[in-house]
Amino acid sequence: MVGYIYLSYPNIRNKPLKQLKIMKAALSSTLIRITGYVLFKVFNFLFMSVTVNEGQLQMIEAASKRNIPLIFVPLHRSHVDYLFVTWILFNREIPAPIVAAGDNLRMPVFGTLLRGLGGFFIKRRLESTKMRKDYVYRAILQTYMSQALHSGYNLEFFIEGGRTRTGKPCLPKGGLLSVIVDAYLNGTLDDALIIPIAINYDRILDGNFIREQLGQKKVPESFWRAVRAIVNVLSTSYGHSRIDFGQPFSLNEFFQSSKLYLPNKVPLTIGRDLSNHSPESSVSCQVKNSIPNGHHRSLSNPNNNYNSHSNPLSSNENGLIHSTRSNSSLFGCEYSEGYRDLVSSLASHIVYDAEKCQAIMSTNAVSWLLSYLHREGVTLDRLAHSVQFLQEDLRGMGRDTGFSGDCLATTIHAISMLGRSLVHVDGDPINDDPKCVFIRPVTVLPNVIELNYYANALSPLYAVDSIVATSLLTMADCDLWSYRDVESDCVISHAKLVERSKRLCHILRNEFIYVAPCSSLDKKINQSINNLVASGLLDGNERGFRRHYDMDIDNEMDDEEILSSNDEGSRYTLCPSTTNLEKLAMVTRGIIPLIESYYASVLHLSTLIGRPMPDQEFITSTQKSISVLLKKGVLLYGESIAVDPLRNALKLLEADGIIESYSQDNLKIIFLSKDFESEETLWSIQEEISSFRV
Ligand SMILES: CCCCCCCCCCCCCCCC(=O)SCCNC(=O)CCNC(=O)[C@H](O)C(C)(C)COP(=O)(O)OP(=O)(O)OC[C@H]1O[C@@H](n2cnc3c(N)ncnc32)[C@H](O)[C@@H]1OP(=O)(O)O
Repeated sequence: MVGYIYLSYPNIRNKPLKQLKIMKAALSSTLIRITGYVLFKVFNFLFMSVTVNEGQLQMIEAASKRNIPLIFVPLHRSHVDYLFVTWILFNREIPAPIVAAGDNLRMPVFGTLLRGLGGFFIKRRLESTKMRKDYVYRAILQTYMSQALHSGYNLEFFIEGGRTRTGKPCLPKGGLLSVIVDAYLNGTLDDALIIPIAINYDRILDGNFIREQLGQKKVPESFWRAVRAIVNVLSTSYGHSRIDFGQPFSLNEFFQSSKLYLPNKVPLTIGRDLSNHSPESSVSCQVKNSIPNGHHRSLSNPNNNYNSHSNPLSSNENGLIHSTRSNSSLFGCEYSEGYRDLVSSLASHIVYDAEKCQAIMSTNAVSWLLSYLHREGVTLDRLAHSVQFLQEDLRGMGRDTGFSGDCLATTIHAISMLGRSLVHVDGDPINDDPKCVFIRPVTVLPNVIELNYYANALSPLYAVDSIVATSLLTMADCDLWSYRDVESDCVISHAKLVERSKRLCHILRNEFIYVAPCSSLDKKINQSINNLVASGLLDGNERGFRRHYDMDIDNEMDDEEILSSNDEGSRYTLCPSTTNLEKLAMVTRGIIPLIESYYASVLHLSTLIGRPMPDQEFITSTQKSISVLLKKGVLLYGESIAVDPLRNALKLLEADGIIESYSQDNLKIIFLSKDFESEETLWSIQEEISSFRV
């Protein structure tokens, strides 16, 4: 297959060719085979076990026989992720995918190696340097990917756009996915099977992200840094790891079954007058397929004709792809309004599904328990007991764990994996009586950020429960602990609890994907309330409240049933017992660090009055003020200083119109919107976030 590009401006013809050359993969089966052998030895040395569910593998094998390209979309924790995926697939003789790699990985030696193993390199930001869209690059990327899929290659990409720095999934990016949706909608791609993947580790090999979370500059990847990291890695044990493949779903089925609005594209004008455009954007680009040889499967389909009216890519009689693009959204194509929402929904769906199939490792469980249930420390036997309790709770939620068997042994293993920098141990866990060994989490900065990373694997599971519990606790005008094991006189209105929970869901919407896009958040909130009823914490009501203890959110109840079970007038009395209070406290504490970050951000907004500043400067100064507030005891959780939630808080404030922004010298300058440029108006925002502080 040849790669040549036709451009209307001959003097810039070479640039796209060069970009294509830089981008493309050069998949080599021999190289994969050799690397596979080396990796087998290395993984054997590094991990106590790498577990993949046989049933899931058979499912992927069956999927690969359907003659539809597979699109693997893993959540991204570590650089080992893509090694695992290709390694596993190759071992089962499933064609290795080409993998989208950020161009920061295009380093000497490694870059070439990755390319041979299927990596194709993409820019991590699509804007050109002058904050302008680079249409040529977008066209090349789109053509390359669509043609790869059209030719039957499997594809893999990391939809979060990078490794999670917090331990919980990042909100997805829509760029590469939009290329796929685009190819599907315009007929280039008949169908594809999307396979969400979650890979989890007792301990990640890539070190920790403390520097970045403290706002210190990211050290760029380099050959020598990578070599040092490898040596470091080879001298450590990383315990167990788990690879979980989610249920594949076809694009066809997604579009047909989803209640989402399927947009109609605005037909593109082929050969339109481009004279008003800059040379960069006025490119008609012919790219012959430059997909590497090998692993090729033909996907011929009689109906799969390029249509020059509705298709941004049209083929001429030589089989060349002809693309003429307007300068609007989605890599230059114009779409009706719902298009972005559609892609975003699909993206959320993938991340949601991947997170749901992620196995919880022992280190996740122990760090979660130490962070939110036993922060002051606990004996080893009680901690092991809590691990068992948590494991049962997870099973009840249909979640798998990367550990089983004796909880004491599991707990000791997790403690040793987390290491002394995260967990302080008084005594000898192996030889001493577990009742006499005292375990305490290290909650000082910066270590607590790393502990939080491991704990955060559980945050999405409990997100809605945490939000409902927080809303409930902050509505109760009594101290629940003082009412332990007696019925309190505190009455909570169902409608107000739902409303308040929804508000907090809105505030934290950049942190979690609460439900699959086709499900209802109201239902999930109601389910969480019903769980509180089931636990005995909420009791009865004054108007026809029906209990539904085992309500399954997706299947068993429809909206009407939920409304009838929890009608507007339902009210609950709080009946706190030691057990339900402990669980309530644990899930509530799971989001306190986030609420503290958001609270600190809104407190700091007053520094913007009459003084716009770069967002980065705002975040750094917020971090400084957080460390002061932590010292004063106003904030309690050191992990609230992490950069990610502070960035998300700014996103929320901008989306809600409280701050605005503009670009200047490649910096994003933020400033307060007119309506909020005073202490009084800011006070109301601070009040609201503060009202969720337990
Ligand atoms: C046996 C041996 C085994 C060995 C085996 C080894 C395997 C060896 C392989 C190596 C493999 C390494 C793998 C490393 C792992 C990484 O390097 S991860 C990092 C690289 N990967 C990614 O980032 C993938 C996910 N990212 C994306 O999809 C991002 O969108 C992009 C494409 C990078 C662009 O990001 P961005 O510039 O920040 O912009 P973004 O806001 O996303 O939007 C860009 C455009 O996308 C479109 N778009 C975005 N959202 C939407 C939407 N919702 N709807 C419609 N259009 C949308 C729009 O056109 C948008 O442009 P505008 O109209 O807004 O101007």
